[in-house]
Amino acid sequence: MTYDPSGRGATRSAAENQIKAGQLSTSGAPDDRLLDISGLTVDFRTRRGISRAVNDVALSVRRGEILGLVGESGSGKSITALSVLGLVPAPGRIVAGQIVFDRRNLLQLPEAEIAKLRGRRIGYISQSPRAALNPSFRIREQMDVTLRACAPELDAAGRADKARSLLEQLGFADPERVAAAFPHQLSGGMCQRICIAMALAGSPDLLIADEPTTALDVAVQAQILALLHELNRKLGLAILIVSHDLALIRAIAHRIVVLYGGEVQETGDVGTVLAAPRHPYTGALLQSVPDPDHPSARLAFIPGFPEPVPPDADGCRFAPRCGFAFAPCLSQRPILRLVEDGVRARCHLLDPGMATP
Ligand SMILES: Nc1ncnc2c1ncn2[C@@H]1O[C@H](COP(=O)(O)OP(=O)(O)OP(=O)(O)O)[C@@H](O)[C@H]1O
Repeated sequence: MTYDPSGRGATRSAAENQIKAGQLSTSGAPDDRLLDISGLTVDFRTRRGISRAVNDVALSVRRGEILGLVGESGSGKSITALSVLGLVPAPGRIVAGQIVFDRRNLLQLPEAEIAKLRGRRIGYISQSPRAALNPSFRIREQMDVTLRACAPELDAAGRADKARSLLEQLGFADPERVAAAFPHQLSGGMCQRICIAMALAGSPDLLIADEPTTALDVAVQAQILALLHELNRKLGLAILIVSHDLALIRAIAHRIVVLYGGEVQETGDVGTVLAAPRHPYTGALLQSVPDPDHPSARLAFIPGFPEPVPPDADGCRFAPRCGFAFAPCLSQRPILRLVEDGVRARCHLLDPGMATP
């Protein structure tokens, strides 16, 4: 595919149309936003100075939708997700922005309040289910600890019932056997399903899934994705899914946010964005994954590597690696402009007032 900033040249692929079928309509009404991040900026103080991991990020997750956050390694996906959970690792620090969850700015809440929201209203699963589980305790004991925190109203018998029903909900035919097992007696996919069960223990409104299938083999990856999709459909669970894998995001998400250099480069309905990417970075990412409609087509790669970004960097973050860059790209930061119905992209090529080469 060639890059077409007009967005008119490409048609939606058959696969993307299939993906669209049966998905929720994302009306975009402002009050259906469950999570609304704006101006989020996160710095890391390192020996080589301050590096900006996340710069002025704005995104929202609507009730009942799956939002895919995609980008190469180091683009700021995990730090954005961890910011929502109040878990940015030291020496990282949120230096600006708002994270509004269900109308409350999390950045103004005391730590104890955020800890209460974590697990109860916002569930989290990571890319390493084995590391998330304690190898020394049976699943039953670990689920009990989670339920004590997330559902303090339940007594011991109630917690055991709830654990059993969560395991059944996650597709375990024999929940008693699984509950009695240690993590090492279970497969990676089973461990991830248990982590999802634990993340659902407090009946959260939002699930944050950070690379949930990276550590799993391909068949199990599909199983976990199908499970997340079903939880979204049946429970109306909103999901913020983080992945470097555009094919995965295309398969599951309703809307997409493409991050590069800690900044949102393009965002919109997943089918619209991927059918006709407006930002050269989205186009390049798309060319580096297999096209389900043309599986034998040659894959491209993006030359170079993302560089650490100082806080006062000018210009477009992607310019040093962009085949379409021209002079202003190196000196002026493009704005995230509305380019068509619900699609925004941050690129000087889309600025009608900018003299292109
Ligand atoms: N502990 C740390 N110390 C210093 N800088 C960090 C640290 N953690 C993250 N960063 C910075 O934040 C940037 C974004 O990291 P982040 O983990 O969010 O990337 P990512 O897109 O999730 O990539 P990956 O998929 O590899 O985790 C990194 O490029 C790095 O510059």
